[in-house]
Amino acid sequence: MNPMNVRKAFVYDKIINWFPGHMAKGLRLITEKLNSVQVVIEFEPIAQRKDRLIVYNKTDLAHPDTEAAITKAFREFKGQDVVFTNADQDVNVKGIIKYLAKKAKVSGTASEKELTTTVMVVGMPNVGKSSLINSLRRIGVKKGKAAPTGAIPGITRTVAGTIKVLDSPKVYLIDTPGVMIPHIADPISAIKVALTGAISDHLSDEEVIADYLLFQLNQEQDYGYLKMYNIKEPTDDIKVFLPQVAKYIGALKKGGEYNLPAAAQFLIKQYRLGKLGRFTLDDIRPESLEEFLTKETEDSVSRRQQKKADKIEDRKIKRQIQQRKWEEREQAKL
Ligand SMILES: Nc1nc2c(ncn2[C@@H]2O[C@H](COP(=O)(O)OP(=O)(O)OP(=O)(O)O)[C@@H](O)[C@H]2O)c(=O)[nH]1
Repeated sequence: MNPMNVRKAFVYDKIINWFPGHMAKGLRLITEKLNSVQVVIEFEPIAQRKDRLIVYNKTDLAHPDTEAAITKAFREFKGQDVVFTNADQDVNVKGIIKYLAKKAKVSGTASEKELTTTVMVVGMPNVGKSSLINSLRRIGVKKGKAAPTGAIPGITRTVAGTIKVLDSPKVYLIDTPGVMIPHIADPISAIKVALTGAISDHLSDEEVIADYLLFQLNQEQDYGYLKMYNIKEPTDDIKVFLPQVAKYIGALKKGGEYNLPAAAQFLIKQYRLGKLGRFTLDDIRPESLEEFLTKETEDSVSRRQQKKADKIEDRKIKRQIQQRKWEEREQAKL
């Protein structure tokens, strides 16, 4: 097996083993709080039962075709609109405030004689949940960053554990931005997740991630990196590419050898800042989006069916226990 593939498989193992423990707490919080909120803002489809608003943030970093492709697919297969935001620049955040205000009027709960709606924001680490919350506050209540819990009582946090994002009607975000476990089906999905910054970089193998990034750059035939890093010709070989980047940024080890992990880290950072161009790692061809969105519906249906089957089974067991108890009592009477 190619040594890079062995490393890819290793990254996958590390990530797969790391995620459950780290995400379990976040997921527990989501599940516990889900019943007490009216709206969920999701950075990726996750919660099925609530009113949800799906937000694709960091739209400035995505391939320019992404917005139209995803909008079309969601309308067609889900009958639902999605919002594309740049939370750092408050792009399209007003639309979310409007949506939440409308929800508060329709499905808000009465509190302090006013309609109130509570919202939860869920998504993978680093997708921009905190940035979106801060942006919602900037737009909704003209306030800056949400202060740490309890720091500014009264004005910013009129309800403990919540962050106010709109005054009238009242809209609160619950103060537990939830993290979620993405579906990591294979090594490449794991590497994509790592490339977006959802996993601490030290956990993944930076050179493997950089290898995948180089593949993406070449796939898009985006050879801007040649000029950027003073490289003569395109290459698919990370072992050829990284030393040239290391040379360009002057990353050397003590003995004068090129520091390849540092070059890989530099590249990944450049990618996340959008300096290498706009990329969408997932497949956004219509047929792939159809498969993804219809699978989500099927999964949710099969989860609902499973729950129903579990309930029926529970009832059956309870009836059997009651029957046995009754029989024992009747037996005892004889
Ligand atoms: N280019 C770009 N960067 C963004 C955008 N939104 C957030 N960021 C940046 O992405 C990084 C992560 O944002 P956070 O808001 O901390 O992400 P998070 O989802 O709260 O992360 P966790 O707390 O780890 O779960 C920060 O450096 C933000 O400045 C965006 O729309 N575009």
